[in-house]
Amino acid sequence: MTDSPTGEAAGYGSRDPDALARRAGARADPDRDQHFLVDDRVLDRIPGYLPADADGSHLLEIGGGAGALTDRLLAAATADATADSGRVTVIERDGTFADFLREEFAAAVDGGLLDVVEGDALDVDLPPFSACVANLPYGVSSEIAFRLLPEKKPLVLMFQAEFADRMVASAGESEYGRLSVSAQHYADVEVVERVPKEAFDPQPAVESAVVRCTPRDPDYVVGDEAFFLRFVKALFTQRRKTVRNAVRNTAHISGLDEPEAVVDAADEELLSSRPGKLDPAVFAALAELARERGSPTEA
Ligand SMILES: C[S@@+](CC[C@H](N)C(=O)[O-])C[C@H]1O[C@@H](n2cnc3c(N)ncnc32)[C@H](O)[C@@H]1O
Repeated sequence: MTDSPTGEAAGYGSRDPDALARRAGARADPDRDQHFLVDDRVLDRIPGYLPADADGSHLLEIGGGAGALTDRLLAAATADATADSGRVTVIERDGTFADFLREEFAAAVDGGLLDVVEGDALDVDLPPFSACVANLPYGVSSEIAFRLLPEKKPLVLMFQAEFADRMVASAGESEYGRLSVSAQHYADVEVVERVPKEAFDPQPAVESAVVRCTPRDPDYVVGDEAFFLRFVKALFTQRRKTVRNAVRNTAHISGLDEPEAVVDAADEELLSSRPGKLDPAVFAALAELARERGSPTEA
């Protein structure tokens, strides 16, 4: 593994994560959502999880840390020597690591290959990007994912395994819920690798998983996306109730002024089912009925 002062002479893609952390001169702090990937095999595989036809010309990384994944992304962005060079943008909240990334990858920064944005990924304007690959800070992974998903770009993201399982769950499974319907509204989502705690330093409390999100339009139509997502959120607060009672009991969340009109118009079989059993297309049809009959107020 490369452990040169800057590591840059060896090109990109083979920096030793431990050597990077040593050069950064600061320890990853779990209280700041810092769990650095230290398993080379996992690091090497992650960029390859982008869909085969993804445009990798401008990769976004959220949370660069000491740069082990940034190094692999720079390798991916420069792999095709015949194409115009790709680019990488990293958003990193911690100023110490943002400065270190600029130093460690100074040639890439100078060459216009790498841009390091110091800031909170929840606040900064998202730069233009063609795909995002990141080992997310778990404390805000849901918020970041739902900033990225509406952008409709390919995403390869590391999450806590339990969160990943909820994202990819299907109707009727115990993990199926608001998160599954909302994520699958924007993309095909799949767990492509489970990652043990030992792959990180410091180790997180739980197992992790890499999720690939391949954007696509849903196979149903919703007239008002914000209402659809609000309605899904509302009904899943009563996932074990019948749909009939869930629609009635959650009108204060979904914003329906007339939930009874929705119940009157809906199909009996659907009303006797449970929110956790409805697949996204059925949810969408019910949300459309609710929008037409239930007099929803603006959020
Ligand atoms: C799980 S670590 C990943 C570090 C590195 N990419 C790796 O895989 O080793 C998450 C990184 O996100 C940064 N971070 C935490 N919260 C953030 C936020 N709200 N916005 C941007 N970066 C954040 C942390 O400082 C840390 O460097």
